Amino acid sequence: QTGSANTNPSDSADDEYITNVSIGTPAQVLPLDFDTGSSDLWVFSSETPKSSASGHVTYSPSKSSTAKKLSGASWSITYGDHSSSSGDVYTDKVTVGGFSVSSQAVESATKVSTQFVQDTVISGLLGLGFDVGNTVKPRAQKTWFSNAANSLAQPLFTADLKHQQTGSYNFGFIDTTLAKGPIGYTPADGSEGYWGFTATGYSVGGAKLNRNSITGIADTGTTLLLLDDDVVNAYYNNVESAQYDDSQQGVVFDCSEDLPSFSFGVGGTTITIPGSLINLTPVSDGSSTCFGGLQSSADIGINIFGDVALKAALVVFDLGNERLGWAQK
Ligand SMILES: O=C([C@@H]1CCCNC1)N1CCCCC1
Repeated sequence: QTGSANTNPSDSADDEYITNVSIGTPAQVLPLDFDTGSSDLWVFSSETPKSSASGHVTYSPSKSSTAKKLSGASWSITYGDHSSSSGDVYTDKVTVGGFSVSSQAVESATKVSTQFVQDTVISGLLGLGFDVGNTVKPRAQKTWFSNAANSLAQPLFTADLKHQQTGSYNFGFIDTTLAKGPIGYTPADGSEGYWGFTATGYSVGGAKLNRNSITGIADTGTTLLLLDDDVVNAYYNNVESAQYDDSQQGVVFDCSEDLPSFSFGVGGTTITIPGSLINLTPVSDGSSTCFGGLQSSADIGINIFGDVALKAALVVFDLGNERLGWAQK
């Protein structure tokens, strides 16, 4: 068995990617942010304060004949960007891309932080990280993919995120036609709940890869490519107008600049992010100053290969072999 779901950028900056998920009986369709950097499936619901839920599609367990309250269970999560949410837990049927898990923990939000209140294009997150990262207490719950894995043709999924176009999350199979190059595999470290891996080196503008390894995570829920300052500086030293903008909390440059590419080695292959993907968006509508898709990870303490990097590749999240595959596209 397999599943295949389309995913779409939420806005002109590809800030996040929206994937529709069916929950309950009859189906309640919610737009969720699939997040390989976390392990909770949580939703805006009939239990979310009305003032917070305004503008969001919500899940009503009372309207689902297959919903069951998970007695005594609660959850609470705080993300790296200091956004947060918490609540109680139901189990219900959850279908993604035509594949159904009959009894999935659906975490209902009774509290959401302002970042989520304001982000009305999504109704929650679907975590695709490792189960160890799930926040439900007293007993951690499995992710949708973990519940699905044993029934899928192969215990893996792929992410094919695109700039301003429809992409896909495929479950149980690899559509190699989505890639231009071979898939390079490297071990994945799931001990922290994320998909951790090590790139063997990097280069700017098509130069030869150096041998400075970069350890980080593959995170579909993070917009940017966040790396160490020495890498960020090595890149922007090639961008004449680049400067750190305190108000923007990042490196900005003239939108007219022809940005160099950024490449990294992984699993014996090389992934090259075209400069065009690193020119993310004007800092404000109509501005000629643009915000960089590559920024510093110094404040976070972990390197994150977010959507800016993922858009350059077909990425295989292979749970069965505890490995990550990367192919140029
Ligand atoms: O909270 C996050 C991210 C936030 C954006 C969405 N993905 C999960 N973490 C990943 C990096 C280390 C800290 C935890």
